[in-house]
Amino acid sequence: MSINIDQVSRRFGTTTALHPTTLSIDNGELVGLLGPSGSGKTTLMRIIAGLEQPSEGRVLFGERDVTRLHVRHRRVGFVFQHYALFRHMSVFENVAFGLRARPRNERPSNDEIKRRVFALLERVQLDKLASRLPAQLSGGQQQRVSLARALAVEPEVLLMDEPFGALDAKVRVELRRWLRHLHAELGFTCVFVTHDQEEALELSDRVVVMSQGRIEQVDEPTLLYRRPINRFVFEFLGETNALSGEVRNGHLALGENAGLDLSGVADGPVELLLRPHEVALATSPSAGARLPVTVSAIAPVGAEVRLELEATWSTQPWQATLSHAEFERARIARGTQCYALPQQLRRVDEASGALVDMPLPNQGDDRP
Ligand SMILES: Nc1ncnc2c1ncn2[C@@H]1O[C@H](COP(=O)(O)OP(=O)(O)OP(=O)(O)O)[C@@H](O)[C@H]1O
Repeated sequence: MSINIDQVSRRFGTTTALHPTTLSIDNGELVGLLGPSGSGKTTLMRIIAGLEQPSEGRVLFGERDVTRLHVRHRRVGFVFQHYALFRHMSVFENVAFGLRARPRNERPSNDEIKRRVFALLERVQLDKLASRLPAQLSGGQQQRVSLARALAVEPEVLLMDEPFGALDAKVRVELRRWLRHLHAELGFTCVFVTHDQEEALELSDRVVVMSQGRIEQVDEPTLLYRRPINRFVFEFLGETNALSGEVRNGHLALGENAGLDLSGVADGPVELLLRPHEVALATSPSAGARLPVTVSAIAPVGAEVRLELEATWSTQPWQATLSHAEFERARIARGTQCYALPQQLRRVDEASGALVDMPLPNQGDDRP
């Protein structure tokens, strides 16, 4: 079922939780609503659910205008952060609940209910635990039961509010992978809320980034990460290194012994952003970039080594990430003094806040 949000807004007294917002979600799409606390994600999801009425605008499921339709008649399934399973019912009965609660003329036979519930429990790999009570399951298993219960009534749209928020990091990662597979198999339309960037980027077909009641950007995860449209999205999606100062005659002077050539950039204030993996380290400056740094911390994290770099030209330390092989080759230790070489630069356009790709400073032949 496709979903069309058409100029939907929501005010609570004098607070605008959601400014007029338009968003189309395709049939079978898995869409993550991502943003900091108070950005309007939950409000938008509750409006899709029918738990909240918009102040203005329309919500369409397919061609059908559901704006004034009660939540009970919208055919949406819910999964919440705290698995609200019925404690006194077995896993089987929890999943069967929605089917048994249907009016008599729509209710499947007992045999049919059993067949459907077991088919779903197999999908969520819990068929062997059908007779257990929720308290006899792990948090991750309980959340899988919640999902099976939500899917049992064959909702047109599945809505999930921080579905894995209460689980520990390792279980979250497992459940994400599992949910992606399940979604690929069953193809339900799904909207979920999260404030966890990694979760949004890993799970979603498209991510909706929100801030202060507005949509900032909607894109596929890889595009979103590579081409954030403004400073907010860039900073929200990952670690950020920033560099700012005044450009004069194509050069950004950063104190006595540091600077960057920015030929073609007009005189005036400039603000540049780059990611930790876009910083290379060298034993000498390049022709166009002289950014001396001192390595102040080293942390191996998974496949990469994260370095913290202190510099006289930046109030915040910079971050750089190297592969383990690069790290070995560079012979870096805490206290090592070297030079940061930007491999990619984006400028924040002062007027619009948009990010503009910049040509790199001349790296010259003296680059080691
Ligand atoms: N029922 C309400 N009454 C008054 N203000 C509300 C109500 N619901 C939400 N708000 C306000 O609307 C804004 C958006 O809230 P919303 O819950 O949608 O944000 P969120 O992005 O989901 O945040 P969180 O991640 O903390 O849940 C906030 O400023 C919030 O205080």
